[in-house]
Amino acid sequence: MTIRCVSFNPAIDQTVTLERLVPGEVVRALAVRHDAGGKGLNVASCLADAGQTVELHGLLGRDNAAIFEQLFAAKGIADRLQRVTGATRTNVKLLETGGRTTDVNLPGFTAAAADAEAVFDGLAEAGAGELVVISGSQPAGLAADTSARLAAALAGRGARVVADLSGAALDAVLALPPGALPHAVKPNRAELEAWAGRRFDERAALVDAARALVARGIALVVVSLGTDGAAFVSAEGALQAAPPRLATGSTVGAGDAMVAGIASALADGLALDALARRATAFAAGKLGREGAHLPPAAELDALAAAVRPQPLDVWAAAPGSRT
Ligand SMILES: O=P(O)(O)OC[C@H]1O[C@](O)(CO)[C@@H](O)[C@@H]1O
Repeated sequence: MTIRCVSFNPAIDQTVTLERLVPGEVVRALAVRHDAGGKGLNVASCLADAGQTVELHGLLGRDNAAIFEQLFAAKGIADRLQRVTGATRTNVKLLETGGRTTDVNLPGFTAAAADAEAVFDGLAEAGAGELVVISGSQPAGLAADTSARLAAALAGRGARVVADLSGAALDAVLALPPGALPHAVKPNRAELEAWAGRRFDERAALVDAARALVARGIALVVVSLGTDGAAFVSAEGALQAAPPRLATGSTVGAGDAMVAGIASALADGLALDALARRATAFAAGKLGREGAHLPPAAELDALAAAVRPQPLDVWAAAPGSRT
């Protein structure tokens, strides 16, 4: 099966490594690197590493497309991105040697409604049962509900949408009527709190919010929890799983790797426990790697075998209620 990924707002991730970030002072960087990035692109990149046939849809600025095109050629990702006038944004990741990352995401090209329509048209062939992953922010110029409208159109044709959105785009997709909702969503805790309009001071509150979304008609709700891994909730059950070991280095793109693991597991029809293992293994496999790349299959399989999912209610009842 071909998995289609959508990235309305890709990015060149400029990772600047420095000893310590001191606001207001001159800081000399130790290293700098540039990676083609952005959420939908990172998902496609990880899926390609895992051997999946993948197409990338969305938008790309004409002025600095080369770094992206090199990645697509190297990984065999089918490039279905609409070219738009201007440059794709650069997102600065300030990575301190202690492991902390500060993200400064810059604006890039401005898109027109017609650009989004061209993306919709490019996805017209995605039909019943097919998987489409819609991730990341939208560029200036697009209506806040663009991703939600695309998700609804795809769901209307029976495609399974996996949505990793935040802010107004997440609000719009979660406000869709039951038949138009995505098959799966993967907010992180802060994104789910922003949508709910309150902090989840107790783990149980987060679990209730995830279960409520499943009750509304989303088949799979995954809430990423940083070092606590993620909560996986579906009609089949509710689990929490964390990486077997935590690597140091940039965490940028670990959530995207998890989304790739979810999509890959859905493509293979895995049950919830195996899906949680694979998604967690993909995220753990990406950690410690520069850019959105996964280790070889044998390492991913070993990581998945070492993941120990536990009932979500056990995690929710454990002390240290806020992760
Ligand atoms: O689309 P957003 O939400 O601005 O996020 C983009 C950033 O997120 C990442 O995809 C990591 O999740 C980076 O590669 C990119 O810079």
